[in-house]
Amino acid sequence: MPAPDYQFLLQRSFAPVAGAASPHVTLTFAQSLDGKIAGAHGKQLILSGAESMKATHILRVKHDAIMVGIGTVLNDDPRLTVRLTSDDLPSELDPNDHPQPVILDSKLRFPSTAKLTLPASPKKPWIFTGPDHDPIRKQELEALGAKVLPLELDSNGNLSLKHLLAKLHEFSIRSLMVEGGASVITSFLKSGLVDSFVLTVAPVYVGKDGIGAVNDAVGTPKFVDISYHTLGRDVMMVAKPHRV
Ligand SMILES: NC(=O)C1=CN([C@@H]2O[C@H](COP(=O)(O)OP(=O)(O)OC[C@H]3O[C@@H](n4cnc5c(N)ncnc54)[C@H](O)[C@@H]3O)[C@@H](O)[C@H]2O)C=CC1
Ligand SMILES: Nc1nc(O)c(N)c(N[C@@H]2O[C@H](COP(=O)(O)O)[C@@H](O)[C@H]2O)n1
Repeated sequence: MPAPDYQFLLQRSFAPVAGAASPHVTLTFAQSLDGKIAGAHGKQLILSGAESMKATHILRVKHDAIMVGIGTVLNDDPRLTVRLTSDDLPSELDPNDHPQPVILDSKLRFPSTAKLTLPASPKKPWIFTGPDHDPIRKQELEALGAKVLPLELDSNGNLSLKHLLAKLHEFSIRSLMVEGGASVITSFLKSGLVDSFVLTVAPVYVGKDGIGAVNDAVGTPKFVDISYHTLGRDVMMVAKPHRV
């Protein structure tokens, strides 16, 4: 099998349009052939093969920030770092340039033992939370190096993605990679705030008890500028949601 060519990602721009007051948003995740992103009861699955996982890490190095929901932190305890070497990247990209981790955590359920707040974590997380969070918990998490940032709620009682993006822009974040999980993927697909969509499809079936990528009707998203890339045994779809 020929070695994959990653130019389709390395050369892609994830910069916002000129004058935008919000970062470029890339929604990306890995799913099975039956549309699942995790196993029964949310069991973390390594769906991506080595080649598409490398593509995910190229995306991480090309974005200023990386975001997951608190469900993913509690379930997967992710590091959200770049694990590449300089041999994997052109000279203008630095494998030590880790994205800023951002967490959506309405009720401050973020655990003190999370890898993201360990000394080995290169950047401590920014945790966005709701207006009625526990101020003592906020102090505890800030003592671990996290930044805790209150945010308004939307009409569904979730953290407002529009305000989140405006806040991140204020903090000089110009590109945001959203990795999941299911609730966050669904919210972003419904929001119309996604600029780039990057989906890894792995040739496996998880079965009916797995967690679907999308957990609520999102209408029929339409995509434009679609391309497909074979990465080992996986296929990566790169597209832009069509904005009407
Ligand atoms: N295969 C893949 O690429 C990935 C798989 N996963 C899987 O996803 C699962 C976790 O998914 P979920 O439980 O759905 O948790 P999640 O990671 O989507 O977090 C959801 C939580 O985020 C908070 N939140 C605040 N504002 C929100 C908003 N506007 N929209 C949505 N959520 C908001 C809420 O407290 C909500 O309960 C795990 O099983 C994990 O393994 C997670 C990331 C990537
Ligand atoms: N691209 C991709 N492929 C998979 O098969 C996955 N399970 C994920 N999961 C995401 O990566 C996070 C783990 O990141 P670290 O390796 O700990 O840095 C996990 O929480 C999901 O967001 N992604």
